[in-house]
Amino acid sequence: MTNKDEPSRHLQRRRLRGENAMNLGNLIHSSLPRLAPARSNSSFRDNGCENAAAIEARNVNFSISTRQGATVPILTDCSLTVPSGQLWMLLGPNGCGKSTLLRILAGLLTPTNGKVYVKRPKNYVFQNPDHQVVMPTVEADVAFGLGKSGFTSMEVRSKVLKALDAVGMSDYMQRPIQTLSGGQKQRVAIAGALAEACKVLLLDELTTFLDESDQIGVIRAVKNCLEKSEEVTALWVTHRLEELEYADGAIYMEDGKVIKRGDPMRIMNFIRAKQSSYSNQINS
Ligand SMILES: Nc1ncnc2c1ncn2[C@@H]1O[C@H](COP(=O)(O)OP(=O)(O)OP(=O)(O)O)[C@@H](O)[C@H]1O
Repeated sequence: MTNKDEPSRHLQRRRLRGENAMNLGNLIHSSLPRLAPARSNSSFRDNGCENAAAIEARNVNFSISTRQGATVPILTDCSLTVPSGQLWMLLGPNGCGKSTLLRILAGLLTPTNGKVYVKRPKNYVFQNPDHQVVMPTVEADVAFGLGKSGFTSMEVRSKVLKALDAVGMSDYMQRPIQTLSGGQKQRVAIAGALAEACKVLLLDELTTFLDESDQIGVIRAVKNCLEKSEEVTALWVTHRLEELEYADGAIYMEDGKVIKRGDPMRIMNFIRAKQSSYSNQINS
């Protein structure tokens, strides 16, 4: 894979966000309203055999070179599989390499070695809602990526409406972008990806800057997209443990490595056990 690896038109207008600080203590759990449950755990297959994989990484390594000429490993032998049509979450403490891995899957970074497969079209949605939307109205923004596609204006409008419907924003078609909340902007960005027939959504900590109602709106939008089209797959980077309730599978990273992957509740319990042992160490 190379850096020329097709960032979609939608992706080209996204700007890279700044890094933010988090640690294991930021892997928080609070209660969220319940949505339709994630697909049952029985449908989960760790090897992705049940559904064809939409995302696959095998022994991915990524290093950077310092000005002094030293090589610093960021990712070590990371492997994962996300079956088609499922929502998986990627968690781990600050700086463990989640965003780097997601950017490699998006084609924004080239792995030092290892293999990556991601079904196309794929789309990367950034953390900061204000980096997602660039056009003056919701309709224009969702239609942005369809500009050179040769569709008639009726076809573009119909695709925009369908995509906005999938994220629960069809009533906002004429709204000026600056009047939207952060979560609504995220949903418009996801609609833009869907309008371009995106098959894989790579979602980088979308709910970090959002309050609880916006947070639930974005999760609901992603779940709805997957329910409406079995062809859409999502990988969601988060540090909010409660969001695991809505996942079909989860991946937990530490220190540049994938430590665990599989059933989301098992991963949640694993992280909670780690947090509790961490607090015990601090309090002892
Ligand atoms: N261009 C770079 N130069 C130097 N170090 C980098 C670069 N990109 C990433 N890193 C380092 O790689 C590690 C992984 O970063 P990454 O942003 O992928 O972690 P993360 O798990 O997404 O963190 P967070 O949860 O805080 O967003 C960090 O230690 C980070 O400082």
